[in-house]
Amino acid sequence: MAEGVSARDAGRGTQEQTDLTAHRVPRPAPPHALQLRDLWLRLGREVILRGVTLDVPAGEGITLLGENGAGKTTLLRLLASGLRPTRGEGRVLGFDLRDGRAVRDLIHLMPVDAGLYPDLTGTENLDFALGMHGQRGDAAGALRRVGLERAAARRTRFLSAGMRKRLALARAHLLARPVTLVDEPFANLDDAGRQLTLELLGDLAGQGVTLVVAAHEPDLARQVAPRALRLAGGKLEEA
Ligand SMILES: Nc1ncnc2c1ncn2[C@@H]1O[C@H](COP(=O)(O)OP(=O)(O)OP(=O)(O)O)[C@@H](O)[C@H]1O
Repeated sequence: MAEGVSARDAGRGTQEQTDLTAHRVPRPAPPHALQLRDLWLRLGREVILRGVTLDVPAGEGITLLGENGAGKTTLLRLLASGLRPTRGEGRVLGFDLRDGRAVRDLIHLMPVDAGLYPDLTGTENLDFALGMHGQRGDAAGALRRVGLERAAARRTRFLSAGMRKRLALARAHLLARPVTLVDEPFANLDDAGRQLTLELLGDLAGQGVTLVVAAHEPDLARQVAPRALRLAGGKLEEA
């Protein structure tokens, strides 16, 4: 990443910069969304990741597979700079994983439990997330899209697990961060909810967002994130 380019500018993509300079310099190669080099992670006594190396070009979709306890959630947290690697290097759109501020500006992690504020309403949760990224967006439209109009003024703690999942998906869709990590997006959803998830994640992929989808439903996840990787024994391999 060029010096002086903020994470937020990187998040908006390189189109504007490229257009301004197209007549003077060759168009730069798109940056890798994720670059991991021999990443190790120990939590307590357990070594969860044992030398993970990975290159993900910007815009590529990754389905992350692995048995219960394999380390998928842990890897997503590490990519979102919620955990520090014990050893090794990692970059998100050129920014070092240890640069938490820059990375958090570029990434959105939708956690398995949806990660919403229970005392905020649906609308307030969406508006808060937008504000954190200095973004504007149509919260009401996003709630309509996921069939949660009635949750707009309801505190999130009173929503069902599936409704919370839909709200979290609406938030991820609205934010459309350049790297979007989703942990078990199909869990707790009915058939219509799973279809909606495919549509919203498909929209993000269509916008050039790099998706990493941790899931136990490879056939569903690969529809929006075609490259499948499997975590086993702390190692990451093409599935
Ligand atoms: N804070 C922590 N401290 C110590 N160990 C942890 C911590 N968080 C997770 N682990 C351990 O890391 C391992 C990987 O857990 P993780 O939640 O990443 O697995 P997962 O692949 O997402 O599993 P699942 O499919 O069940 O969601 C587990 O053995 C878990 O006990």
